Amino acid sequence: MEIRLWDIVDISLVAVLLYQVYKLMKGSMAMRVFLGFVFFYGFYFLVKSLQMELLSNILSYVMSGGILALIILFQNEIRKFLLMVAKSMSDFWHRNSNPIFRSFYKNQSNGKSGTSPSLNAVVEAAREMSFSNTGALIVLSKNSELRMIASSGDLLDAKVSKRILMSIFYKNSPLHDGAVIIHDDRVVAARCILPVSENSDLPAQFGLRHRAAIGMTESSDVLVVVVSEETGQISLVRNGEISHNLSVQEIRRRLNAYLSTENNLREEIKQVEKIIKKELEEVEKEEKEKKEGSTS
Ligand SMILES: Nc1ncnc2c1ncn2[C@@H]1O[C@H](COP(=O)(O)OP(=O)(O)OP(=O)(O)O)[C@@H](O)[C@H]1O
Repeated sequence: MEIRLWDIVDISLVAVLLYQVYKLMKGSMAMRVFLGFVFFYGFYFLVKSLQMELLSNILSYVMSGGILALIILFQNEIRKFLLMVAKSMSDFWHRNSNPIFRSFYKNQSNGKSGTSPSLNAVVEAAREMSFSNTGALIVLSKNSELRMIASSGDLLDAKVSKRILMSIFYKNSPLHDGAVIIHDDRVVAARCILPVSENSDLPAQFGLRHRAAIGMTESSDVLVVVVSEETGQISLVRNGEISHNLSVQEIRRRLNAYLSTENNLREEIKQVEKIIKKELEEVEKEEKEKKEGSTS
C-alpha cells in the first residue's frame, strides 16, 4: 500500500488532537466516561463481528444517539478545548503582529482612524448636558446596530449630531428616558432599555442609569457615555468598568480609541481574550466544584 505525505499529515493531526483531548480529560471524571464509551464501542464491534443480530441492533440504536450524548456529557471539555484553540490563535496574532502586518492592516482601514462625526457630536453634547445637569445615556456601538436592544425603544435612524442628541435628552422630550444607540454615525434608536448589571460589588450610589451602562458593556463590545442628572458628571463605561472625572481631552481620546478602525482588531482581540479568560475560570470553577462534590 502506498503511503502519501498527506496520510502522514493526517495521522499526525489525529495524534495531536487525541493527545490534546487526553490532556484535557486526564484525571477528570470525563476520562472515565470516555473510557466507558470506548469499551462500549469495542463491545459493539465484537458483537457485530460475531453476527449477534439482536444485540448488535439494540446497541446500534444506542450508538446512533452516542454523538449527541458525548456532546452533552463533554460540553465542558468541548468548551474548554475551543477556548484553548481561540486563546492559541489570539496568542499567535499577538506574537505575529509585526510592523509589516500592522501597516497592512492600517492600509486596509483606508486611514479611517480620523475623527468620526459621532465623536464630536457625543463629546460636545455630553459637555453641554453636563453643564445643565441633563441626564443622558449614550451607547456607542462600532460593530453592530444592537437590533435587540434598539427594538426595545423607538427606532430613529437619524444622522448623529450634537443638536439631535441634546433634543433627545432634553428633560421635556418624550424620548429622553432610557438610552440612545449610535452606530455608524447614525442614531439608531432612543428610549432603549439596557440590561442592568447584577454585579453586587457596585457602590451603592450607582443608580439605574449607571448600572444599565455597566450592564450593557458587560455583555457587548460597546462604549457607553453617561451624564449624571444629579451631579452633571460625565462617565465612560467599557467592559463593565466605569471611569469618572475624566477631562474632555481624555473623553475624546477614549472615544477616538474605541471608534477608530485602526484599533478595532486589537480591541476585538482584547475582548475575546477577556471572555476566554472568564470562561476558562468558570470551567475550572465548575470542575473544582464537581471534584469536591464527588470526594465528599
Ligand atoms: N435599564 C435601563 N435602560 C436604560 N435606561 C435606564 C434603565 N434604567 C434606568 N434608566 C434611565 O435612568 C434614569 C434613572 O436614573 P437613576 O437616577 O436611577 O440613575 P443614576 O445612576 O442615579 O443616575 P443620575 O446620576 O443621573 O441620577 C431613568 O429615568 C432612565 O432614563
